[in-house]
Amino acid sequence: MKTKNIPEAHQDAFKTGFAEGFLKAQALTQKTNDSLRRTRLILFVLLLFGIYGLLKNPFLSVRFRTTTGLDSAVDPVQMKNVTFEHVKGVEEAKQELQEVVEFLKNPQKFTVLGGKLPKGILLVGPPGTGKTLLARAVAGEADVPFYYASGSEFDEMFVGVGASRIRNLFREAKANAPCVIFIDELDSVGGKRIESPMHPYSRQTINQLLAEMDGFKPNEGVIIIGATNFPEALDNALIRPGRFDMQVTVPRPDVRGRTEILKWYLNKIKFDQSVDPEIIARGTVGFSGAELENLVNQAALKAAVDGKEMVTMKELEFSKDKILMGPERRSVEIDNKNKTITAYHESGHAIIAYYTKDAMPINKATIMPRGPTLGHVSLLPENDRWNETRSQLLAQMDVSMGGRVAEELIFGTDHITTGASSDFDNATKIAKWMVTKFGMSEKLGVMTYSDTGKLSPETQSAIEQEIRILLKDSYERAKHILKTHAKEHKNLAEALLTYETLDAKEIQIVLEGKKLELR
Ligand SMILES: Nc1ncnc2c1ncn2[C@@H]1O[C@H](COP(=O)(O)OP(=O)(O)OP(=O)(O)O)[C@@H](O)[C@H]1O
Repeated sequence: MKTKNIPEAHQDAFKTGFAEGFLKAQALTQKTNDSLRRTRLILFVLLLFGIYGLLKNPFLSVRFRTTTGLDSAVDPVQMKNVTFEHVKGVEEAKQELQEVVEFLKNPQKFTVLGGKLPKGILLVGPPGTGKTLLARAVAGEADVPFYYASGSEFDEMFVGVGASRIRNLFREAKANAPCVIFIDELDSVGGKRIESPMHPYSRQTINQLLAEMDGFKPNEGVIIIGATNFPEALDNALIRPGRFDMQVTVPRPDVRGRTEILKWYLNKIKFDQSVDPEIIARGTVGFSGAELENLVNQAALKAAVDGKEMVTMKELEFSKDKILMGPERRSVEIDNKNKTITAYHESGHAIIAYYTKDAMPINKATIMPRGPTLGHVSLLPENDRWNETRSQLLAQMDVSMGGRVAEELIFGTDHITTGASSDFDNATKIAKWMVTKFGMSEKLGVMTYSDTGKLSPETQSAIEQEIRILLKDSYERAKHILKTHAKEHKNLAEALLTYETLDAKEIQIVLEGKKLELR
């Protein structure tokens, strides 16, 4: 190093100073690099901990799972606490499933004798009739694990995800056999639908399900129970022998079943001894088990809101009407004139029902607005009617006519209202069926006429004429009864105006000319 402006004598001191300065600077850079490296290492370790934490966190891990779909969780539920005792009113279905329970209890013993059980059982029935409950009861009775999956879980936009979920489910189940796999809404995974942009991989999922079902032996002890409301929508391959080849129907309960279900759920709440579940059962034709459970629950809520200690028939009737017709519209102010018309209209229906031999017995009449109606009369069949006679059908038509006839007789033709339109719908529907479906018209004979639009103009006009005659005769019969019982009609309408709602006994008291006790 040669520095021009520095005297010769100072050259050495300058060199030494420069070298020392250089070495110090080197040491400083080294320190900075070391600390940078340390920081990087700490950050890296923190990152590793972070990723581990994310995977451990259940919420995030579920999210991770659903996005990849390759690791869906399949946790069995032990169902010992649900047994056939908990499922009411579906005796045939329970009997059919009994042998499946025996099989699950001891699969080997069953197959040693050469017995062959179906791998798949299809429970078919309307919503809320207890299909899921039955499947749980099968697992509970046999005390084996229960794997629940809903068909819609397998419906995936991404390739292979639905199929891989099915694979996981079966792998888990096979490892824990004997067990029950339950697939609810089977039609949403195994439906006949054509592949659409919304379900591009549906075929793949069905194929995986079929492969899994074919892939285990009958004595492995895995029973697959599928449930559907639409069996006709299922892919044919699914219902072939060796797959879902046993069908068990789970229908809506009949009157006995409904009584049993109501008793079962009533026993879980406090109810008055005067409650008669059979009366409620008779008035709830078509209700499913789930709807009956809801009815009892709503009655219990109503009793609590009203500050009662027990549920009585009043709350049960109230919740039945609420489910059937919508909530009461107490806030609606109906003027006196309309209230009077409604009272005479509803009493008209009730009088015809009371004095017509083949009409259903009356359960209740009310002028309390509910849903879209201003009042109604409810009738109770003694039993579920599987078949109806000609005179029962005519009686139903006559009861429907009673409302309009009452308006006409009391207020005059100029003051009839629009309130009878659904009554006429009902009467016309019955008359039409009598002529075109039930072979109950002499003129048109014992023949059915399904597509009336395609018939000759003469036949169409003959059908129309017959329907008109049936309706006219019905109107006249109703008129005759209301004229004959004008006094009872008036008494009943006045009682309704005073009390708003009358039950069967109270209606009878009024019609027998006795005085109602003040409530
Ligand atoms: N037959 C029955 N006996 C007792 N309770 C019933 C019955 N049917 C339904 N329930 C009640 O209704 C609830 C719902 O029924 P469940 O889920 O089993 O019906 P589902 O037929 O599987 O309906 P979905 O087709 O809508 O899946 C049950 O958990 C049970 O509380």
